Amino acid sequence: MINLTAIVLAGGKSSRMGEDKALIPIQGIPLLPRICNVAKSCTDTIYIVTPWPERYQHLPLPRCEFIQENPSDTQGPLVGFAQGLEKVKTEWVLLLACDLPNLRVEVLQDWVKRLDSVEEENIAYLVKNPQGWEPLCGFYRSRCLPLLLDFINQGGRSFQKWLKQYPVKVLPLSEPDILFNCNTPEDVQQLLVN
Ligand SMILES: Nc1nc2c(ncn2[C@@H]2O[C@H](COP(=O)(O)OP(=O)(O)OP(=O)(O)O)[C@@H](O)[C@H]2O)c(=O)[nH]1
Ligand SMILES: [Mg+2]
Repeated sequence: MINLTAIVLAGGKSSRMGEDKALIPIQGIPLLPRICNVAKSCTDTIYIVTPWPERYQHLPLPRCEFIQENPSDTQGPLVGFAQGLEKVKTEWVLLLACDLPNLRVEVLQDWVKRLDSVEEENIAYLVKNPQGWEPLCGFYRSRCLPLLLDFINQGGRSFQKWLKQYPVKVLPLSEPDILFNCNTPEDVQQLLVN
């Protein structure tokens, strides 16, 4: 296996969903174990960053280790990522949101094969869309941690603003559907219909 660790973020407020997204079943499997199962195909080490690990204790999450954030002081995905990154010992990190029901093993494995071609100067390898980078389904070099901590310590909380400062390589995406983001009850409904 390539030198890669996965970090899965499961600490959002799910305010649009109205209930914890990580626990919503899609075809019988809740979103959190679904995404961890896909990540498992390319790494032996998966960190789940969350303020409430007890909520997920009953789920089948092999090879996953919880990293607990302070429940009374969550500060969004960028800070959650930094907390996970502090534990990482591999050269590359795959960062994943928990709400990506369409990400497939074959796609992920194809991306991982391409990591060797990412020039050294790039701190990340991410899909780009017209609005900016897709920060929560892509790869980062673990050496970006000090850059990330500097940005956070200066009050930064935006992935887009942080990434603007550094070279990032574009990860090609053949089917945009892969990154479908399940944020609302309507999104869940749409998955059931299709
Ligand atoms: N660990 C951690 N994960 C977070 C935090 N904020 C968001 N996330 C995760 O980041 C991913 C993308 O977040 P969103 O889709 O915006 O989810 P959300 O914030 O739960 O949802 P809304 O409240 O509806 O915006 C999801 O996997 C969230 O669980 C945080 O403070 N800590
Ligand atoms: Mg989302």
